[in-house]
Amino acid sequence: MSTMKTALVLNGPNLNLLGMREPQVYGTKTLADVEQICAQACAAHGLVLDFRQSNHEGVLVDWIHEAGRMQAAGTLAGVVLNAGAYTHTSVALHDAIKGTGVPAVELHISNVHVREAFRHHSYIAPAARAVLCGFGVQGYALAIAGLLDW
Ligand SMILES: O=C1C[C@@](O)(C(=O)O)C[C@@H](O)[C@@H]1O
Repeated sequence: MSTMKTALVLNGPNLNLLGMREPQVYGTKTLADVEQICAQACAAHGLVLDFRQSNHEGVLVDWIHEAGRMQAAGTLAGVVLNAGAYTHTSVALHDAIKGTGVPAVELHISNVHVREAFRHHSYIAPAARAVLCGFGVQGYALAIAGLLDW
């Protein structure tokens, strides 16, 4: 019997505010709603969901290291990472993805390329296997579906 693999969905700073935070940009769905969307996508694709959020960069680094151990154990389908603002600042997250070799999707709810110039650069993208942005919270389901072929 083959073990079901895990989709590790990591959310960074301020994503706990989803629903009330700039709804014209991010919509009115809450992070709990996003977790539901992810749970449905994982159930449909035979994956186990591990869904987390932290406002702390080092915690996100630790979780990517944990993903590396899951990968070594053969239990990781992939990481879906919405690093929030750390996308645009964090060499540490870049290094964590590179250092562990985990397959990761960089995900954004909004289309960061039509927004402020400081959101156009990503430290995550060169370390990620795929990048997805602008599909709203449904992007999480698309990203999870994308893990299947990895
Ligand atoms: O916190 C966020 C959310 C975001 O990652 C998104 O999902 O669209 C885009 C980032 O620029 C921003 O800092």
